[in-house]
Amino acid sequence: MAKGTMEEKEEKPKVLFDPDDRSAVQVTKVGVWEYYEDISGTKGFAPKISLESNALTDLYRGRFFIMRMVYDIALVEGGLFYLVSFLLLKLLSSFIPALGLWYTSEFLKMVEVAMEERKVDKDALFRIGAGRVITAFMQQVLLDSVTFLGDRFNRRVRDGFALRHFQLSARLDIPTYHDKLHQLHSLQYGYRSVWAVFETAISAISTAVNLVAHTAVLYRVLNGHKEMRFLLISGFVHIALEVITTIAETDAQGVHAVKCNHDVYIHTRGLEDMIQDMDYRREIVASGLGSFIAHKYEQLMNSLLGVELGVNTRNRHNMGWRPWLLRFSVYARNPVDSLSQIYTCLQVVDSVSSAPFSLATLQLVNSTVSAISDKLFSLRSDLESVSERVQDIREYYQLLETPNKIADGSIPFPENQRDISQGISVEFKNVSFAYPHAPEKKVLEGVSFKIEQGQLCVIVGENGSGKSTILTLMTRIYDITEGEILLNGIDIRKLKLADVRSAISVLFQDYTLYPLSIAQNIGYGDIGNLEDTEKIQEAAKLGGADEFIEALPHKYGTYVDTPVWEYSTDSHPARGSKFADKDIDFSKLKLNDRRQDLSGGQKQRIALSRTFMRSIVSSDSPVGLLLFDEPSASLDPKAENDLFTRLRDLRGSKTMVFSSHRFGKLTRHADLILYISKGQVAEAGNHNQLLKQDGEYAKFWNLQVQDFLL
Ligand SMILES: Nc1ncnc2c1ncn2[C@@H]1O[C@H](COP(=O)(O)OP(=O)(O)OP(=O)(O)O)[C@@H](O)[C@H]1O
Repeated sequence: MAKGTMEEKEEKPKVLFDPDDRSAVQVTKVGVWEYYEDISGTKGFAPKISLESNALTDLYRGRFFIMRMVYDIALVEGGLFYLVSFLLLKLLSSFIPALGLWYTSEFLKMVEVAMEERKVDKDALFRIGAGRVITAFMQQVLLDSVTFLGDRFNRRVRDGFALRHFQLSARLDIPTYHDKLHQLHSLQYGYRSVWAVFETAISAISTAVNLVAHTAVLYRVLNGHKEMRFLLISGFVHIALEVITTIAETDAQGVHAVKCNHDVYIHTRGLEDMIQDMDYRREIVASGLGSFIAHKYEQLMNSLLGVELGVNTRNRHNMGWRPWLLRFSVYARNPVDSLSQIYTCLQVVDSVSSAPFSLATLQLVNSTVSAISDKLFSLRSDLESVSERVQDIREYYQLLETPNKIADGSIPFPENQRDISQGISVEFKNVSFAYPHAPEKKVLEGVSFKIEQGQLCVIVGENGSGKSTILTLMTRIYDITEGEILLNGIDIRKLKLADVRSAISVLFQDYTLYPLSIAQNIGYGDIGNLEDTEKIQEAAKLGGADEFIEALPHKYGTYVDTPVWEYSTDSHPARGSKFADKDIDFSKLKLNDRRQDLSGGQKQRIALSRTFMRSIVSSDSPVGLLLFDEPSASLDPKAENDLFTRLRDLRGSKTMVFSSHRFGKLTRHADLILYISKGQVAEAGNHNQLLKQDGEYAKFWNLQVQDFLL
């Protein structure tokens, strides 16, 4: 089924949308927005933002995605059972209203006969009465069953698709994730749309069945009543006019792009973000900006009073012939109705004997025509809403298949697992690199060096010289622009990514602690031993974290950042802490008490413990290369010295690479020191060699020694 999506994914050459070309692009300013619309009729533009006019085309184009969605829905836990039952119930319930209408007409006929002839066929009356009761009962039962089943089915579908979304987010590498971030966020709505699309599609099918059923009832009633043709035709003309009205009202041309250059509006949106987003709160509070922002916001909003702020791509512009059509259809509806009524009335009068049709038939025709009209409208709106949401589904599936930018290699690494304890050699051959989002800025240029197996290498240099980037590239988070990186002599791009990642342990300068407990934060360093408390405690000791963790009230169960927030009316500003006029003290509940703020140094020790957990605690650790980017930035000098000594002692013969400003005694033990300047290796050698060279490293070293002496 997935193959069907291929045609959708082919990239077409782009057509330039030139906003300055007034013959092709119309710009309309409404409120704070500028709407750009293609008026040249050029083929190949992206779909308009308003999709209503293309409902059927979009549905057709998205057919593979809808089919795939239904297929995937059937694959969720218990999905096939729910799918079949839901469909059957919906179809069944779509016949019932027409059946109800039929029974009603039969009943009216019977009443008419009873009034004229003063007698009644009791059996038939009972049959019809029972039929009416049963259909009404069935209708309610079916409605309840559809709701009951739908709720459960919806939950399964939502959970199934949420899981896929999670798996997708977990699978993507950094460059791809960065690129798709926006889509991934909106995709959350995409997978939520799955149920809505499915339900509306089923509802469209059942409406179509309902239409057929009503038409069948109409045919059955009118068979033999030629006199009523005019009434019928006028009914359908009425429907057609209503359809035209809606088309004229909603099928305005959509726009291709909207732009906002309104500085005041942008300012207000910025202030809203600043106030709502936790990230800005510290700065705002520290600079005492709160009340100023509130005042400013009020001022700006006042100046925007009455200005249209929302984006409205419907009923936009270029109405052209539409207003006229709209007026015509509105004006024409009533005369058409009246004419048909007059004509029908004349027919009754002209009729020599009795009226050519009964009042019951007349009533049935009227209600069936109006039911058909209603159904037509709901079918149209169902189709439109499915077609609108098909965009989400299409995007969802395209994103699910997004390949990672960092292509996997095929060679297992290391070829001999026992080699790993001897360390991994790393060689950069003429490596140049620019970050994918700033391709014009070369961060590394022509970098070459070799770290032999088991060596200790320290990378030093000024801020921004490229030290962290070198470490990052060793883990292949990004691919280099030029040159080669070899691990044990093999191009890193040819190696299996999962193997490379498990053979390397890295502690980033801007490490993050996960929103999990301290134990889990450390344990995730070695997922094979995630639950092993002893190993976690050992790692914490090596990372210098055990003492402060033990002193915390919840020890290893403490959260640095809780993923779940517990509430009381106290923390709900709208309600305050008063309940039934009493002040409530929630302190005994100890809400959010497992959360604890930690200092920068404490956090760094936890991150270090995670690294120890990963690379050193297990004797069978698959790690052969340890990378540390400024591991001691938040540690005091003693802790720093202890750490370096411990790391040197514990690494065995594994390769270890540090990037550091404050290298202390570390560089004296290094087999290789790389002095990086402006993305290039300026000096390379061991401590004594570089001191002899009396270059930048020597200057750096002497500065640090002086600092130490002073
Ligand atoms: N993700 C990124 N995207 C774009 N540019 C980046 C990114 N990370 C770093 N840079 C840029 O690359 C250059 C080198 O940065 P890098 O972090 O490697 O330097 P560094 O030597 O480790 O610096 P520091 O000593 O301050 O940690 C800098 O100019 C930086 O702005």
